Amino acid sequence: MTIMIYDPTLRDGNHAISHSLSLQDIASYCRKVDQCGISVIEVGHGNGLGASSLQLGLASHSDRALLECARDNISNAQLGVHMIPGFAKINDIKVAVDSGVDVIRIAAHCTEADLTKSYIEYARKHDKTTQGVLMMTHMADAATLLVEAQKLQAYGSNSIVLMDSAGNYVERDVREKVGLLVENLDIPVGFHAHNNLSLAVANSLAAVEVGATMVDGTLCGFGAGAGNTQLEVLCAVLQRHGYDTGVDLFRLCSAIDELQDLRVTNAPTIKTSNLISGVYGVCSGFEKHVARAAAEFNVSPSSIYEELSKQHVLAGQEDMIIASASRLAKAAHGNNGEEHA
Ligand SMILES: C[C@H](O)CC(=O)C(=O)O
Repeated sequence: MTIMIYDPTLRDGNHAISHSLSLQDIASYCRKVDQCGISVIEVGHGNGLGASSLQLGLASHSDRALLECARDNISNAQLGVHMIPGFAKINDIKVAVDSGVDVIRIAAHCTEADLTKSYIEYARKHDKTTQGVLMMTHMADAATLLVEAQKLQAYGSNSIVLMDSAGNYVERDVREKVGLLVENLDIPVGFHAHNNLSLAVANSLAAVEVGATMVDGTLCGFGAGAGNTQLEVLCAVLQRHGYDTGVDLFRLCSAIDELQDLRVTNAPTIKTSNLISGVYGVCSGFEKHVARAAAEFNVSPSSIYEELSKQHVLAGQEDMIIASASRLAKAAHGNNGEEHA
């Protein structure tokens, strides 16, 4: 069975370096990794199209510049892009279409698939492979995810991706949730993991074992928070289990060796703050924002994660981080932390 490998290193990894990927990084990465049999290389701001902002972090380059640079340096893999309605508008998808993307991921919080309809329809109308994505899927049970995924299917998605955005899943979650979707949808199902509990590769394998035919992996695991499923390890493990990924593992390893000067080969470690964030189920993309707020308000990152978890904060609600840190500082120090910062 062939498993499609989707590589969001140049998008999810952008979270890890505050969206500072340079055009040179993108060109070097694409030229090398394009030779290795990866199906899709995804590029952009960590939060996708239209997300570069003071609140989420300014990207070093516009969406158009990032995508055109990748397009010029990819000839085998498809070029992918992530978008979240609200951050991105139809006009942002138009930029992606004009820049020559092949695959458009339209992502919503796991109970808000309704928001994606017009965007999925637009992407399909422009003949783009369109993947409906549910984020933060640890926050909904399997039956709810199926209902939301059925909406994405009805709107015209070519496939569905479940994201474990917080790195909160253990294997039984994957088997239950991915398995239910595979059994009940008519389109392929994919899985995107984060490594907070050191389970990203195991969870991705579990997804494939229950029928997922697309898995995400990032080079050296480079991605938000504790990072993602480590691409090269994933390919090796799938190969050992007899799955065909189309990836030339040895070529991919040589590419990594040759890309040592790029920040994307700095494999993330699981810091205690990542572990706590995973256990609390907070979005991985929040890591840098939480670390900054903790320092500014003189409170611990774990207390912020606890607070965000209590408030069921969703991906994209980065504004809640400062508010939570300020509230905690007030409770702990009797002020908003300013005198202690
Ligand atoms: C916006 C998030 O970074 C998307 C993602 O990769 C995830 O939810 O995980």
